[in-house]
Amino acid sequence: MGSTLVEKLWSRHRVADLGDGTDLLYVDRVLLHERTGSIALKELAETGRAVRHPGRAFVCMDHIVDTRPGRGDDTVMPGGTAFIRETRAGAAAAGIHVFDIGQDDQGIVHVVSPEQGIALPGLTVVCPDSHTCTQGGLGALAWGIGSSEAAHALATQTLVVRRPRQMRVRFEGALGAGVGPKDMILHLIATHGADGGAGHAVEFSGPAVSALSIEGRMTLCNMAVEFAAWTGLCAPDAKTLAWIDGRPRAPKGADWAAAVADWAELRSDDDAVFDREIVINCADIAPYVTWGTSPQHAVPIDSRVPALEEARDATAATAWRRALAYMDLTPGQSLAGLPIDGAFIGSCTNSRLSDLRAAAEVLRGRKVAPGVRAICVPGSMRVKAAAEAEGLHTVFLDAGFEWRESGCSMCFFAGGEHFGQSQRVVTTTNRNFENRQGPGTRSHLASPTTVAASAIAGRLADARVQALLPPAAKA
Ligand SMILES: CC(C)[C@H](C(=O)O)[C@@H](O)C(=O)O
Ligand code: SF4
Repeated sequence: MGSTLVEKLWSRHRVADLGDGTDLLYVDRVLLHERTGSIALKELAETGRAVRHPGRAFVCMDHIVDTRPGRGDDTVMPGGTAFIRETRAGAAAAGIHVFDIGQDDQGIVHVVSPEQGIALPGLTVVCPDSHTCTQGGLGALAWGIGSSEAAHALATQTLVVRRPRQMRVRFEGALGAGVGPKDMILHLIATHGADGGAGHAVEFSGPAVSALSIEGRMTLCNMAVEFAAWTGLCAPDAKTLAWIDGRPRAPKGADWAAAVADWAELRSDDDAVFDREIVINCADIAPYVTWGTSPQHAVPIDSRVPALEEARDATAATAWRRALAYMDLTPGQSLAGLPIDGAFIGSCTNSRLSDLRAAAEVLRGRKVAPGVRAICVPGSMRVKAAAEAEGLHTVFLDAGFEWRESGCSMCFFAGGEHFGQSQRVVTTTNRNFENRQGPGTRSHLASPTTVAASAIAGRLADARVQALLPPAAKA
């Protein structure tokens, strides 16, 4: 019997079988950020343990940093500056590299790690952050951990991990115009539930995944955790190699040749057995938008808020009722056309260059509707520079978007900036829980294309229709 990709990566990293369904795994990379990584560094210092391999650990300043132009260490979050300075000092004491505020390489950890060549196919990558699974888009085995586990991983370069069940999600066929990886993952979660992947490592595969860019695969894997999966990943292929080649910390010369030969092994065998398989026909995927307060509360943008009778049971109906009250929506209401107050493009889900390009394609020559506050936060300063090199910032600024420095920003409310009480926001982020983007803020998750089209319309909008309108009509 063959092995799945995850089983192969697992056995490459297994140090010991602990006999109770858990294994001790070798950890190749430990990533930290100032919000939870700071706690790990502090714990380590307090217990007098050293970092085993400082060169295999990296810190990114991303979660609570200010993203407004001209920023320094000061943050909008009360007490945030102290957090940043303590993290910096802790990392320096431990000899760990920091991608810091003011540097060309700063950004969101899950964007920075792949673009630096830190996460690579076949490596185990951990970070005290639930969206570490994003990096599975490269074919790494990457998962989120807690701060204490991060301290343990820093001290020992190992972690105890429960063996996950194996799931494969195959996307058959091809995506239609205006439909992208964000719609694929929202479709999966809406169809199979926000708990659909619980206990599983999910391999995304099939022709539509092969056809995605590496950045698109990262979007797909980013929300594996919103599907309750332990992680998500895609087998590396020629596109992956091309994307990694030449990155600052990627292998070079003979090491590169050896890595490429090794990575060719990183695929599920044809006779591998998965505990569960889901097959999705891409012809069934439309641009998605959420109506409620869970990523599973998602529907095609040209449909309506579901009726309570459609809930799978009484508990779900109660959750729907509460979600609708929070979102100020009623069953049967159309989603397209719903007036919005804000539009946000950013986060580790959708803030890479391809995301900004997709949004700019819709925004070019058009203006954000009056009364809509629109913000774009590139995922890293490198993404920002690359976007500026091709003039995308002008497209965003001319349209009326704010063009920010990199960070998590308004993806989640950490006591800093937010859109405001009861504001309705269409957002490329991954979580729409109550108060996620600020007290009372109503978040509608969608793709960069849908967010851009909606910002122009001033309402939730279907880019497939919007893109057909002449620019002049939208100014
Ligand atoms: C603050 C951090 C621990 C958190 C996470 O784990 O995901 C954040 O990044 C988020 O997206 O909610
Ligand atoms: S961008 Fe948002 S989802 Fe991603 S790590 Fe930051 S806070 Fe979490």
